[in-house]
Amino acid sequence: MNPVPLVAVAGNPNAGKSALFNALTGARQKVGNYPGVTVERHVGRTTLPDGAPVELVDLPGAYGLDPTSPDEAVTRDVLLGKQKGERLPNALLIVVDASNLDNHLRFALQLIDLGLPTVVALNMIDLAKRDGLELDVGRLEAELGVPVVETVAVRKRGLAEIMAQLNEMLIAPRKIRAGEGPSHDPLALQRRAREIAMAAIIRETPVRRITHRLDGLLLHPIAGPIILAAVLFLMFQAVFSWSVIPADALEAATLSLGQAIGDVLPHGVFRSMLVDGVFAGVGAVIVFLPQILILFLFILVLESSGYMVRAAFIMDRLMSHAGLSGRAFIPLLSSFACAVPGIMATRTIDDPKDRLTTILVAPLMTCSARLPVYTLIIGAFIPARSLAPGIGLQGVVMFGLYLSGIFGALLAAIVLSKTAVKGGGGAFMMELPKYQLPRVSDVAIGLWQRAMIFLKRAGTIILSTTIILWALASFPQAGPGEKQSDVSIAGHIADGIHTVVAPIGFNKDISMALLPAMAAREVAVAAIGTVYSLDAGNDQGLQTLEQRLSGRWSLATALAFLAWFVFAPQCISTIAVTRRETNGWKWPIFMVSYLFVLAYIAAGATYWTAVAFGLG
Ligand SMILES: Nc1nc2c(ncn2[C@@H]2O[C@H](COP(=O)(O)OP(=O)(O)OP(=O)(O)O)[C@@H](O)[C@H]2O)c(=O)[nH]1
Ligand SMILES: [Mg+2]
Repeated sequence: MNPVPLVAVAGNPNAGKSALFNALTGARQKVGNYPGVTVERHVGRTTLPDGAPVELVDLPGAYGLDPTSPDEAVTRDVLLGKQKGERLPNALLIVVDASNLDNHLRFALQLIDLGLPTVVALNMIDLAKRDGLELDVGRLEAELGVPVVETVAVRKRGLAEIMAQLNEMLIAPRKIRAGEGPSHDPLALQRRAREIAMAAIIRETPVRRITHRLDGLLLHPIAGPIILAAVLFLMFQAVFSWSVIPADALEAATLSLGQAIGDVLPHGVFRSMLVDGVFAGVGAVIVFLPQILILFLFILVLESSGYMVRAAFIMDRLMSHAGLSGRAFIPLLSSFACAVPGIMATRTIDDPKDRLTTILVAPLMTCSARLPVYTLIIGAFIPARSLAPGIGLQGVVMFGLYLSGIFGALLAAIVLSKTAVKGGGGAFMMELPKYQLPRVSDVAIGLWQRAMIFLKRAGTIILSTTIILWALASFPQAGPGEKQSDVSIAGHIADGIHTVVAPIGFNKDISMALLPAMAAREVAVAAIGTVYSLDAGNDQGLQTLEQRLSGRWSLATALAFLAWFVFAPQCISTIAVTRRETNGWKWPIFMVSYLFVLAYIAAGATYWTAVAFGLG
């Protein structure tokens, strides 16, 4: 006797699969208005219109045939007949959300290409109609090559027609459609899904139409990446050009406040600590608040407008070539703020190897702590020349530094996934949210939080490290004719470090800044500020750190210092969080070593290239 035919109910999360399954079989599977309600397969029985029994299996929702989580793996295994003790389904019932066609058709297209007899349930048609969306079912059938039935699972509408279609398929001799099998290219699937969705839409509301038009452009395989690059480019231009007025004002204010306090206090240790440590050191970091806020203004607006997820989509292909999972995008993106939350966000990556690779390359994304270092050096050494209307040289250099970090991370990921961390990989799919105008209050709250995080760092870790450095750099005190930075304890430590970094063009000032900058990268700026202030004594008057720097370093040294900061793992918190997330010292030690080696090579190569071009 033939076994009872099996029909698999599959589709994206939250499409209404369980609701339809319940309606068809009389079962009571849990339904809920969020993705991921069903996490196991469930089997139910019903009878076909001709009276023969049929079995339905309700599957967990998935975004594609390349599973990114265990429940999606169940779905794939059942559909490909790989599930133990389970036969290959005889037919598929694909459930799609009618008002979310272009997202849901991606997976549907993959499913149809499996070649099994298939019916598509165009579900939630009630909600689509309510929203003013009208679909051409005939056109959809023609494009997909399988029957399409409008359903409202919760009102039990369309059920009879679904059963009739299934009946016809199951009694006819099973025809396997020829095809080259399901596509695994998310961008190609997305494009095809959008084309079909657009063709099937007869009428829709303006908001839906705008979203479609925008996606057609922003996710375009060629225009999309160009637009993404342009957006990022603009972001770094803005960091420099928009910050001029507030940054200058803040700088003038800290300088004159430090000067005023220095004037009223009697000479001595306490005055030096305030003037040289707190004002020249921590003050030098705080003046970068405007730049940091401008950077986050862009990130917050891009996130809340719905563009960030699209950016993830564009980057996914690039990242999968580098052996990274698309899910790595969000952790890597958060690493632009700080690698610590970025590394914690890797918990959403299921594959342990993908996750490890992502953790190991996260410190290469340019975190906001590097911004003060970059801005200071660029401001001091790169002329504020305009390359073209609206395009400044300083912004271009900054963009280049960020790009170096990104490409460094991709390269490191390629090498790691072929050597130290073999394996991993796999495409990802996710729901594309609606475009919306960012809410001013959301952005304001986000900016306020970033400002507080930055000021808190300045008031705690940067302040304390700077004061320790100030103490080490102040004693013993220099006699007449001696330079403070030569005789102090910090000076002697710096001499030791200098022997190691002299070959890559670093001077003694940099050597002195490297060690305290392990606490937080910005401390490099604070340390240089303090050391110069101590050396200058009282005779130089009001001078910004930028002015002090540009007279003392060669351009080659400055560029080498920038290259160093692109790669160097100068951050204890990152090392600590890596230890915690990888449960041991092996990977953090590996990470620190490879990054220091990279930093050394990059700085050295930069220095010697610059010297060869006569910039020494
Ligand atoms: N208005 C309307 N709501 C529906 C329809 N079908 C399902 N729903 C609702 O949509 C939500 C999701 O339904 P589920 O059946 O849980 O979705 P699912 O596809 O099984 O989701 P996962 O198990 O997470 O993959 C529930 O709140 C349902 O009540 C429909 O045709 N019309
Ligand atoms: Mg379900």
